Amino acid sequence: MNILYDIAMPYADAFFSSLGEAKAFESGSLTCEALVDIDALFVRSTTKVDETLLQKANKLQFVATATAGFNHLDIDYLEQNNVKWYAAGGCNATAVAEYVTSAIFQLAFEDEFNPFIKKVAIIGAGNVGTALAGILKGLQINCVLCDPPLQKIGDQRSFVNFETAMQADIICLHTPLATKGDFSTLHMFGSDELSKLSEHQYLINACRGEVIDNDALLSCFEMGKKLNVVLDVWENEPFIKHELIPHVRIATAHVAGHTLEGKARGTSMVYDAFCRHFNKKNVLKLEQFLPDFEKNLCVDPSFSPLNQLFQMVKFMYDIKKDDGIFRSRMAKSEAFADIRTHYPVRREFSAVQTEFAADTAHKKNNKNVAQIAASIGFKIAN
Ligand SMILES: NC(=O)c1ccc[n+]([C@@H]2O[C@H](COP(=O)([O-])OP(=O)(O)OC[C@H]3O[C@@H](n4cnc5c(N)ncnc54)[C@H](O)[C@@H]3O)[C@@H](O)[C@H]2O)c1
Ligand SMILES: O=C(O)[C@H](O)[C@H](O)COP(=O)(O)O
Repeated sequence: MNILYDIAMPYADAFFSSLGEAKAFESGSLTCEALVDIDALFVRSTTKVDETLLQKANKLQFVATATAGFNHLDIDYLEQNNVKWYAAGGCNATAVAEYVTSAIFQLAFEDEFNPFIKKVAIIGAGNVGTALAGILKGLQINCVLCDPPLQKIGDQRSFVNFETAMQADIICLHTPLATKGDFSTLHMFGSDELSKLSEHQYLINACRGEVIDNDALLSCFEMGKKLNVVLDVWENEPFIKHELIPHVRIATAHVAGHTLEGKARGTSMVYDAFCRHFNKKNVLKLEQFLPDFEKNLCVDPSFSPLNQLFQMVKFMYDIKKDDGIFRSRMAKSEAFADIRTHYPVRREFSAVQTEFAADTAHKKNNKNVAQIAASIGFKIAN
Protein backbone atom coordinates (compact mmCIF):
# COMPACT_ATOMS: atom_id res chain seq x y z
CA MET A 1 0.00 0.00 0.00
CA ASN A 2 1.53 3.35 -1.04
CA ILE A 3 0.57 6.26 1.17
CA LEU A 4 1.31 9.98 0.78
CA TYR A 5 0.76 12.24 3.79
CA ASP A 6 1.14 15.91 4.72
CA ILE A 7 4.28 16.36 6.82
CA ALA A 8 2.36 18.74 9.12
CA MET A 9 0.44 15.82 10.67
CA PRO A 10 1.93 15.09 14.12
CA TYR A 11 3.10 11.47 14.62
CA ALA A 12 2.18 10.68 11.02
CA ASP A 13 5.35 8.70 10.35
CA ALA A 14 4.69 6.38 13.31
CA PHE A 15 1.02 5.93 12.46
CA PHE A 16 1.26 5.57 8.69
CA SER A 17 4.49 3.63 8.24
CA SER A 18 2.70 0.86 10.15
CA LEU A 19 0.19 0.70 7.28
CA GLY A 20 2.47 0.51 4.24
CA GLU A 21 5.05 2.45 2.24
CA ALA A 22 4.41 5.94 3.65
CA LYS A 23 5.99 9.10 2.23
CA ALA A 24 5.57 12.70 3.44
CA PHE A 25 4.99 15.78 1.29
CA GLU A 26 5.09 19.45 2.19
CA SER A 27 1.84 21.27 1.66
CA GLY A 28 2.16 23.45 -1.44
CA SER A 29 4.73 21.20 -3.09
CA LEU A 30 2.48 18.29 -4.02
CA THR A 31 2.29 17.70 -7.79
CA CYS A 32 -0.04 15.45 -9.79
CA GLU A 33 3.00 13.28 -10.75
CA ALA A 34 3.48 12.39 -7.09
CA LEU A 35 0.06 10.68 -7.13
CA VAL A 36 1.12 7.98 -9.61
CA ASP A 37 0.78 4.54 -7.96
CA ILE A 38 -0.49 6.06 -4.69
CA ASP A 39 -3.26 4.11 -2.93
CA ALA A 40 -4.06 6.53 -0.13
CA LEU A 41 -3.60 10.28 0.26
CA PHE A 42 -3.76 12.04 3.66
CA VAL A 43 -3.95 15.83 3.66
CA ARG A 44 -4.68 18.82 5.86
CA SER A 45 -6.75 21.81 4.79
CA THR A 46 -4.14 23.55 2.65
CA THR A 47 -4.06 20.86 -0.06
CA LYS A 48 -6.83 21.14 -2.61
CA VAL A 49 -7.78 17.63 -3.68
CA ASP A 50 -9.49 17.93 -7.05
CA GLU A 51 -9.29 16.80 -10.66
CA THR A 52 -6.17 18.88 -11.29
CA LEU A 53 -4.23 17.21 -8.48
CA LEU A 54 -5.61 13.74 -9.17
CA GLN A 55 -5.29 13.69 -12.97
CA LYS A 56 -2.46 11.09 -12.82
CA ALA A 57 -3.72 9.15 -9.82
CA ASN A 58 -4.03 5.66 -11.27
CA LYS A 59 -4.52 3.64 -8.07
CA LEU A 60 -6.05 6.02 -5.57
CA GLN A 61 -8.68 4.36 -3.38
CA PHE A 62 -8.77 6.49 -0.24
CA VAL A 63 -8.41 10.21 0.55
CA ALA A 64 -8.57 11.53 4.08
CA THR A 65 -8.16 14.93 5.65
CA ALA A 66 -6.93 15.24 9.24
CA THR A 67 -9.16 18.29 9.66
CA ALA A 68 -12.81 18.95 10.47
CA GLY A 69 -13.49 21.12 7.42
CA PHE A 70 -13.43 19.37 4.06
CA ASN A 71 -14.25 22.15 1.61
CA HIS A 72 -10.77 21.60 0.11
CA LEU A 73 -11.86 18.13 -1.10
CA ASP A 74 -13.82 17.91 -4.35
CA ILE A 75 -16.31 15.39 -3.00
CA ASP A 76 -18.26 15.10 -6.28
CA TYR A 77 -15.08 14.27 -8.17
CA LEU A 78 -13.92 11.74 -5.57
CA GLU A 79 -17.29 10.00 -5.47
CA GLN A 80 -17.59 9.93 -9.27
CA ASN A 81 -14.19 8.24 -9.36
CA ASN A 82 -14.99 5.73 -6.60
CA VAL A 83 -12.45 7.17 -4.24
CA LYS A 84 -13.57 6.76 -0.64
CA TRP A 85 -13.09 9.92 1.42
CA TYR A 86 -13.01 10.79 5.09
CA ALA A 87 -12.76 13.97 7.20
CA ALA A 88 -11.74 13.95 10.87
CA GLY A 89 -14.81 15.80 12.17
CA GLY A 90 -14.44 16.68 15.83
CA CYS A 91 -10.67 16.23 16.01
CA ASN A 92 -10.08 19.83 17.02
CA ALA A 93 -13.46 20.81 18.46
CA THR A 94 -12.01 21.29 21.97
CA ALA A 95 -9.15 23.41 20.59
CA VAL A 96 -11.52 25.79 18.79
CA ALA A 97 -13.86 25.99 21.79
CA GLU A 98 -10.86 26.90 23.98
CA TYR A 99 -9.77 29.51 21.41
CA VAL A 100 -13.21 31.16 21.59
CA THR A 101 -13.18 30.98 25.39
CA SER A 102 -9.82 32.74 25.47
CA ALA A 103 -11.17 35.39 23.05
CA ILE A 104 -14.23 36.05 25.24
CA PHE A 105 -12.14 36.38 28.42
CA GLN A 106 -9.66 38.65 26.63
CA LEU A 107 -12.40 40.95 25.31
CA ALA A 108 -14.08 40.99 28.72
CA PHE A 109 -10.81 42.09 30.26
CA GLU A 110 -10.14 44.79 27.64
CA ASP A 111 -13.70 46.17 27.54
CA GLU A 112 -14.34 45.64 31.24
CA PHE A 113 -17.52 43.64 30.86
CA ASN A 114 -18.71 40.70 32.92
CA PRO A 115 -18.78 37.65 30.58
CA PHE A 116 -21.01 35.73 33.00
CA ILE A 117 -23.99 37.96 32.21
CA LYS A 118 -23.55 37.97 28.44
CA LYS A 119 -25.66 35.97 26.02
CA VAL A 120 -23.77 33.96 23.42
CA ALA A 121 -25.21 32.65 20.15
CA ILE A 122 -23.52 29.68 18.51
CA ILE A 123 -24.29 29.43 14.80
CA GLY A 124 -23.45 25.87 13.78
CA ALA A 125 -24.01 23.41 16.63
CA GLY A 126 -21.92 20.49 15.38
CA ASN A 127 -18.72 19.24 17.00
CA VAL A 128 -17.19 22.66 17.65
CA GLY A 129 -20.44 24.41 18.52
CA THR A 130 -21.33 21.64 20.96
CA ALA A 131 -17.89 21.73 22.60
CA LEU A 132 -18.19 25.50 22.99
CA ALA A 133 -21.71 25.19 24.41
CA GLY A 134 -20.27 22.72 26.97
CA ILE A 135 -17.63 25.20 28.11
CA LEU A 136 -20.16 28.05 28.28
CA LYS A 137 -22.49 25.85 30.32
CA GLY A 138 -19.60 25.10 32.70
CA LEU A 139 -18.98 28.84 33.01
CA GLN A 140 -22.73 29.38 33.52
CA ILE A 141 -22.84 31.72 30.54
CA ASN A 142 -26.23 31.82 28.81
CA CYS A 143 -26.00 30.45 25.28
CA VAL A 144 -28.36 29.70 22.40
CA LEU A 145 -27.85 27.46 19.40
CA CYS A 146 -28.74 28.22 15.79
CA ASP A 147 -28.47 25.29 13.38
CA PRO A 148 -31.33 24.95 10.87
CA PRO A 149 -29.94 21.75 9.27
CA LEU A 150 -29.79 19.96 12.63
CA GLN A 151 -33.17 21.34 13.64
CA LYS A 152 -34.62 20.03 10.37
CA ILE A 153 -33.41 16.50 10.99
CA GLY A 154 -34.90 16.48 14.48
CA ASP A 155 -31.99 17.20 16.82
CA GLN A 156 -33.70 17.38 20.20
CA ARG A 157 -31.84 20.40 21.53
CA SER A 158 -33.53 23.78 21.59
CA PHE A 159 -32.65 26.10 18.70
CA VAL A 160 -33.22 29.74 17.80
CA ASN A 161 -33.50 31.22 14.32
CA PHE A 162 -30.84 33.38 12.72
CA GLU A 163 -32.62 36.64 13.58
CA THR A 164 -32.67 35.71 17.27
CA ALA A 165 -29.02 34.64 17.15
CA MET A 166 -28.22 38.07 15.70
CA GLN A 167 -29.49 39.69 18.93
CA ALA A 168 -26.94 37.96 21.16
CA ASP A 169 -24.10 39.88 22.79
CA ILE A 170 -21.50 37.50 21.36
CA ILE A 171 -22.06 35.63 18.08
CA CYS A 172 -19.79 32.68 17.32
CA LEU A 173 -19.65 31.12 13.86
CA HIS A 174 -19.04 27.36 13.64
CA THR A 175 -20.60 26.26 10.37
CA PRO A 176 -18.85 24.57 7.48
CA LEU A 177 -18.29 26.54 4.28
CA ALA A 178 -21.16 25.51 2.01
CA THR A 179 -21.46 27.35 -1.30
CA LYS A 180 -24.68 25.76 -2.50
CA GLY A 181 -27.90 24.18 -1.28
CA ASP A 182 -30.57 25.31 1.17
CA PHE A 183 -28.10 26.01 3.94
CA SER A 184 -25.36 27.83 2.08
CA THR A 185 -23.06 29.66 4.49
CA LEU A 186 -21.09 31.63 1.91
CA HIS A 187 -21.25 35.29 3.01
CA MET A 188 -23.78 34.44 5.72
CA PHE A 189 -22.62 37.76 7.13
CA GLY A 190 -22.80 40.25 4.25
CA SER A 191 -23.34 44.00 4.36
CA ASP A 192 -26.98 43.65 5.53
CA GLU A 193 -26.16 41.44 8.49
CA LEU A 194 -23.04 43.39 9.42
CA SER A 195 -24.90 46.68 9.34
CA LYS A 196 -27.42 45.29 11.85
CA LEU A 197 -24.74 44.61 14.46
CA SER A 198 -24.29 47.17 17.20
CA GLU A 199 -21.06 48.45 18.66
CA HIS A 200 -21.82 46.48 21.84
CA GLN A 201 -21.90 43.11 20.09
CA TYR A 202 -19.03 40.80 19.27
CA LEU A 203 -18.72 38.57 16.20
CA ILE A 204 -16.19 35.72 16.33
CA ASN A 205 -15.34 33.75 13.20
CA ALA A 206 -13.31 30.58 13.75
CA CYS A 207 -14.90 28.46 11.00
CA ARG A 208 -14.16 29.55 7.43
CA GLY A 209 -13.25 33.03 6.20
CA GLU A 210 -15.86 33.02 3.43
CA VAL A 211 -18.72 32.87 5.95
CA ILE A 212 -18.18 36.64 6.42
CA ASP A 213 -18.01 38.77 3.28
CA ASN A 214 -14.59 40.34 3.92
CA ASP A 215 -15.13 43.14 1.33
CA ALA A 216 -18.39 44.09 3.02
CA LEU A 217 -16.67 43.96 6.41
CA LEU A 218 -13.91 46.27 5.21
CA SER A 219 -16.47 48.68 3.72
CA CYS A 220 -18.27 48.81 7.09
CA PHE A 221 -15.03 49.66 8.85
CA GLU A 222 -14.08 52.25 6.22
CA MET A 223 -17.48 53.91 6.60
CA GLY A 224 -16.68 54.31 10.29
CA LYS A 225 -18.94 51.58 11.65
CA LYS A 226 -17.74 50.30 15.01
CA LEU A 227 -17.74 46.51 14.96
CA ASN A 228 -16.07 44.15 17.40
CA VAL A 229 -14.83 41.31 15.23
CA VAL A 230 -12.48 38.43 16.02
CA LEU A 231 -11.09 36.68 12.97
CA ASP A 232 -9.15 33.45 13.00
CA VAL A 233 -10.18 32.71 9.43
CA TRP A 234 -10.17 35.00 6.42
CA GLU A 235 -11.34 35.01 2.86
CA ASN A 236 -8.75 33.85 0.36
CA GLU A 237 -6.16 32.51 2.81
CA PRO A 238 -3.22 32.80 2.83
CA PHE A 239 -3.53 35.99 0.73
CA ILE A 240 -5.89 37.82 2.99
CA LYS A 241 -7.14 41.40 2.94
CA HIS A 242 -4.42 43.08 5.04
CA GLU A 243 -6.46 46.28 5.35
CA LEU A 244 -8.82 44.45 7.70
CA ILE A 245 -6.17 43.73 10.32
CA PRO A 246 -6.05 47.11 12.10
CA HIS A 247 -9.86 47.12 12.44
CA VAL A 248 -10.19 43.60 13.84
CA ARG A 249 -10.19 43.28 17.64
CA ILE A 250 -8.32 39.96 17.68
CA ALA A 251 -6.62 38.61 14.56
CA THR A 252 -4.98 35.20 14.19
CA ALA A 253 -3.74 33.02 11.33
CA HIS A 254 -6.27 30.17 11.24
CA VAL A 255 -4.82 28.55 14.33
CA ALA A 256 -7.94 28.05 16.47
CA GLY A 257 -7.75 24.29 15.99
CA HIS A 258 -3.99 24.03 16.30
CA THR A 259 -3.50 22.40 19.66
CA LEU A 260 -1.15 19.43 19.66
CA GLU A 261 -4.10 17.28 20.71
CA GLY A 262 -6.33 18.68 17.94
CA LYS A 263 -3.79 18.06 15.21
CA ALA A 264 -2.64 14.69 16.53
CA ARG A 265 -6.23 13.52 17.00
CA GLY A 266 -6.68 14.32 13.30
CA THR A 267 -3.76 12.02 12.46
CA SER A 268 -5.06 9.19 14.62
CA MET A 269 -8.63 9.55 13.30
CA VAL A 270 -7.31 9.28 9.72
CA TYR A 271 -5.35 6.18 10.74
CA ASP A 272 -8.49 4.65 12.30
CA ALA A 273 -10.57 5.48 9.20
CA PHE A 274 -7.97 3.87 6.94
CA CYS A 275 -7.95 0.74 9.14
CA ARG A 276 -11.75 0.56 9.03
CA HIS A 277 -11.79 0.97 5.26
CA PHE A 278 -9.10 -1.63 4.57
CA ASN A 279 -10.21 -3.95 7.35
CA LYS A 280 -7.01 -3.71 9.36
CA LYS A 281 -6.65 -3.72 13.12
CA ASN A 282 -5.96 -0.25 14.54
CA VAL A 283 -3.27 -1.11 17.05
CA LEU A 284 -1.85 2.39 17.56
CA LYS A 285 -3.57 4.82 19.90
CA LEU A 286 -3.10 8.58 20.26
CA GLU A 287 -2.42 8.26 24.01
CA GLN A 288 0.85 6.44 23.22
CA PHE A 289 2.19 9.56 21.57
CA LEU A 290 1.01 12.66 23.43
CA PRO A 291 3.74 13.84 25.84
CA ASP A 292 3.02 14.90 29.41
CA PHE A 293 2.66 18.63 29.85
CA GLU A 294 5.78 19.85 31.63
CA LYS A 295 4.37 22.75 33.61
CA ASN A 296 2.00 22.90 36.58
CA LEU A 297 -0.56 25.63 37.01
CA CYS A 298 -0.92 27.18 40.44
CA VAL A 299 -3.86 29.54 40.75
CA ASP A 300 -3.61 32.66 42.91
CA PRO A 301 -6.51 32.40 45.38
CA SER A 302 -6.56 36.10 46.15
CA PHE A 303 -7.92 36.90 42.66
CA SER A 304 -11.65 37.18 42.00
CA PRO A 305 -13.25 34.03 40.53
CA LEU A 306 -13.36 35.70 37.09
CA ASN A 307 -9.69 36.60 37.27
CA GLN A 308 -8.70 33.14 38.49
CA LEU A 309 -10.47 31.58 35.51
CA PHE A 310 -8.98 34.15 33.14
CA GLN A 311 -5.54 33.41 34.58
CA MET A 312 -6.03 29.67 33.99
CA VAL A 313 -7.33 30.06 30.45
CA LYS A 314 -4.54 32.51 29.58
CA PHE A 315 -1.93 30.17 31.05
CA MET A 316 -3.01 27.45 28.63
CA TYR A 317 -3.83 29.68 25.67
CA ASP A 318 -3.02 33.37 25.49
CA ILE A 319 -4.86 34.51 22.38
CA LYS A 320 -3.42 38.01 22.76
CA LYS A 321 0.05 36.60 22.15
CA ASP A 322 -1.05 35.02 18.86
CA ASP A 323 -2.73 38.29 17.93
CA GLY A 324 0.49 40.24 18.63
CA ILE A 325 2.63 37.87 16.56
CA PHE A 326 0.11 38.00 13.72
CA ARG A 327 0.02 41.81 13.62
CA SER A 328 3.76 42.29 13.73
CA ARG A 329 4.59 39.58 11.19
CA MET A 330 1.76 40.42 8.78
CA ALA A 331 2.83 44.09 8.82
CA LYS A 332 6.12 43.14 7.18
CA SER A 333 5.29 40.33 4.79
CA GLU A 334 2.96 37.62 3.55
CA ALA A 335 3.60 35.63 6.72
CA PHE A 336 0.23 33.88 7.05
CA ALA A 337 1.36 30.40 5.97
CA ASP A 338 4.66 30.70 7.80
CA ILE A 339 3.01 31.62 11.12
CA ARG A 340 0.89 28.49 10.81
CA THR A 341 3.77 26.19 9.83
CA HIS A 342 5.88 27.37 12.77
CA TYR A 343 3.09 27.60 15.29
CA PRO A 344 4.43 26.77 18.78
CA VAL A 345 3.12 23.74 20.64
CA ARG A 346 -0.18 24.61 22.29
CA ARG A 347 -1.93 22.18 24.64
CA GLU A 348 -5.56 21.78 25.63
CA PHE A 349 -6.85 22.73 29.11
CA SER A 350 -6.97 19.06 30.09
CA ALA A 351 -3.18 18.66 29.68
CA VAL A 352 -2.24 20.64 32.79
CA GLN A 353 -2.43 19.69 36.46
CA THR A 354 -4.00 22.62 38.25
CA GLU A 355 -3.49 23.43 41.90
CA PHE A 356 -5.15 26.04 44.03
CA ALA A 357 -2.71 27.54 46.51
CA ALA A 358 -3.81 26.78 50.07
CA ASP A 359 -5.60 29.79 51.43
CA THR A 360 -8.16 29.42 54.18
CA ALA A 361 -9.51 32.92 53.67
CA HIS A 362 -10.70 32.02 50.18
CA LYS A 363 -11.47 28.34 50.68
CA LYS A 364 -15.13 28.44 49.59
CA ASN A 365 -14.32 30.72 46.67
CA ASN A 366 -11.61 28.31 45.51
CA LYS A 367 -13.89 25.31 45.71
CA ASN A 368 -16.38 27.02 43.38
CA VAL A 369 -13.70 28.07 40.93
CA ALA A 370 -12.18 24.58 40.98
CA GLN A 371 -15.57 23.07 40.17
CA ILE A 372 -16.09 25.47 37.27
CA ALA A 373 -12.54 24.88 36.03
CA ALA A 374 -13.06 21.11 36.12
CA SER A 375 -16.29 21.49 34.15
CA ILE A 376 -14.48 23.35 31.36
CA GLY A 377 -11.77 20.70 31.05
CA PHE A 378 -9.05 21.47 33.61
CA LYS A 379 -7.62 18.63 35.71
CA ILE A 380 -7.66 19.73 39.32
CA ALA A 381 -5.12 18.30 41.79
CA ASN A 382 -6.65 17.27 45.12
N1 LIG B 1 -10.37 27.70 12.68
C1 LIG B 1 -10.07 26.42 12.79
O1 LIG B 1 -8.95 26.08 13.08
C2 LIG B 1 -11.13 25.39 12.60
C3 LIG B 1 -11.02 24.17 13.29
C4 LIG B 1 -12.06 23.23 13.15
C5 LIG B 1 -13.13 23.49 12.30
N2 LIG B 1 -13.15 24.65 11.61
C6 LIG B 1 -14.29 24.94 10.72
O2 LIG B 1 -15.46 24.91 11.51
C7 LIG B 1 -16.45 24.16 10.87
C8 LIG B 1 -17.29 23.47 11.91
O3 LIG B 1 -16.57 22.41 12.48
P1 LIG B 1 -17.31 21.21 13.19
O4 LIG B 1 -16.28 20.20 13.48
O5 LIG B 1 -18.16 21.69 14.28
O6 LIG B 1 -18.24 20.71 11.99
P2 LIG B 1 -19.63 19.96 12.11
O7 LIG B 1 -19.94 19.45 10.75
O8 LIG B 1 -19.58 18.99 13.25
O9 LIG B 1 -20.67 21.10 12.51
C9 LIG B 1 -21.08 22.09 11.64
C10 LIG B 1 -22.53 22.43 11.98
O10 LIG B 1 -22.93 23.56 11.20
C11 LIG B 1 -24.29 23.36 10.86
N3 LIG B 1 -24.67 24.19 9.73
C12 LIG B 1 -24.50 23.98 8.40
N4 LIG B 1 -25.02 24.97 7.68
C13 LIG B 1 -25.54 25.85 8.57
C14 LIG B 1 -26.22 27.09 8.43
N5 LIG B 1 -26.48 27.61 7.23
N6 LIG B 1 -26.60 27.73 9.56
C15 LIG B 1 -26.35 27.22 10.79
N7 LIG B 1 -25.73 26.02 10.97
C16 LIG B 1 -25.32 25.36 9.87
C17 LIG B 1 -24.37 21.87 10.55
O11 LIG B 1 -25.71 21.41 10.59
C18 LIG B 1 -23.49 21.29 11.64
O12 LIG B 1 -24.23 20.91 12.76
C19 LIG B 1 -15.69 23.18 9.95
O13 LIG B 1 -16.45 22.86 8.82
C20 LIG B 1 -14.46 23.93 9.60
O14 LIG B 1 -14.67 24.61 8.38
C21 LIG B 1 -12.20 25.61 11.74
O1 LIG C 1 -11.13 22.43 9.50
C1 LIG C 1 -10.25 22.31 10.35
O2 LIG C 1 -10.14 21.28 11.04
C2 LIG C 1 -9.33 23.45 10.65
O3 LIG C 1 -9.59 24.53 9.84
C3 LIG C 1 -7.91 23.03 10.73
O4 LIG C 1 -7.42 23.47 11.97
C4 LIG C 1 -7.10 23.56 9.63
O5 LIG C 1 -5.79 23.26 9.88
P1 LIG C 1 -4.70 23.12 8.71
O6 LIG C 1 -4.93 21.86 8.01
O7 LIG C 1 -4.92 24.27 7.77
O8 LIG C 1 -3.43 23.16 9.43
